[in-house]
Amino acid sequence: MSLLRVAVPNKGSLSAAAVDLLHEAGYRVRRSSRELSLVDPDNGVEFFFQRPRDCAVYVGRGALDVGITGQDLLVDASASVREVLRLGFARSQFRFAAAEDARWSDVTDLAGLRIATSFPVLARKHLADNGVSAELVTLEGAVENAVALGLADVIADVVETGTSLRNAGLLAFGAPLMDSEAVLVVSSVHELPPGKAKIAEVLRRRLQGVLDAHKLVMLDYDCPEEKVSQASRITPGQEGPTISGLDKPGWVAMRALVERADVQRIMDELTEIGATAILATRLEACRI
Ligand SMILES: Nc1ncnc2c1ncn2[C@@H]1O[C@H](COP(=O)(O)OP(=O)(O)OP(=O)(O)O)[C@@H](O)[C@H]1O
Ligand SMILES: O=P(O)(O)OC[C@H]1O[C@H](OP(=O)(O)OP(=O)(O)O)[C@H](O)[C@@H]1O
Ligand SMILES: [Mg+2]
Repeated sequence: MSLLRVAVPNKGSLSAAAVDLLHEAGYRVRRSSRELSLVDPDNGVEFFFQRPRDCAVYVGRGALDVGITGQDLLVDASASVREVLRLGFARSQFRFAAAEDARWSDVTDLAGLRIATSFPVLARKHLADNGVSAELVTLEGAVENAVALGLADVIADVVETGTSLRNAGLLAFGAPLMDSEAVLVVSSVHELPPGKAKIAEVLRRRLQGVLDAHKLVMLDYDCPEEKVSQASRITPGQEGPTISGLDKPGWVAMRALVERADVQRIMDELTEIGATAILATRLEACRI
């Protein structure tokens, strides 16, 4: 059966998180950054390591079957893909920004101005949607310098913390052009044959399982029998907590999955109703 061909970012903000996620999901990882492709026959896949922007191009044109890249890069590549999973990293917004004392506050103020960006298609589309005609200056990166250097009046760029903008004396304005995060996408140029579609679904499910495992912890605790219904309300788990016997009259052992973000509050509440030996354990992976 033919291998599923997967685009993986080889550099930049997306790369390390994408590779870690695939590794945690049980896929082979490359030993050196000079390896540009890697066959993982046990899992039916072949990975191709491409620049994040190029992942969108390869999958968007059907040369690779599935890939990991950013939503903003997909829009900029006008990629024909179907998003199958949001991956929760490389979260950013795409925004206009200008000098702190600039008078522009909305996309409709930008007619006739020079806008520097490394996402020209995304920027052009947003301007066109708003009926604005402006001059785009396309750059590879470090776009924030373009205003101080007199190359452009405004930039349109990726913003995460805003540190790069502040350091360059710029201020974002107007509504974000888009929110973006890393995603797993399947090419919609050709329909995948059934064998590859199955391997792609296993990949999606495994990545989902790792993401779910990151969000959850397993809580084990001992609970007085008369407090079981209160404890079940605090830790309802997926289908109700597991309750098992303890070699201590009047007590049971309880076990349930809880959200990692809530685990400290939940442990406090369990302690208050008299639970003891409360243990929180991280999950490696799961299917929920
Ligand atoms: N500082 C950041 N924080 C979060 N996400 C980011 C950040 N910078 C870039 N991204 C996201 O990472 C993806 C790749 O961005 P970009 O095209 O800038 O590549 P890169 O990782 O900077 O590599 P390079 O610019 O060297 O090609 C995009 O989806 C973008 O939204
Ligand atoms: O809001 P911040 O937290 O500062 O993050 C946003 C910055 O990060 C990215 O730059 P990157 O480091 O990828 O360099 P590049 O501009 O050369 O792509 C992006 O292009 C912004 O410049
Ligand atoms: Mg970058």
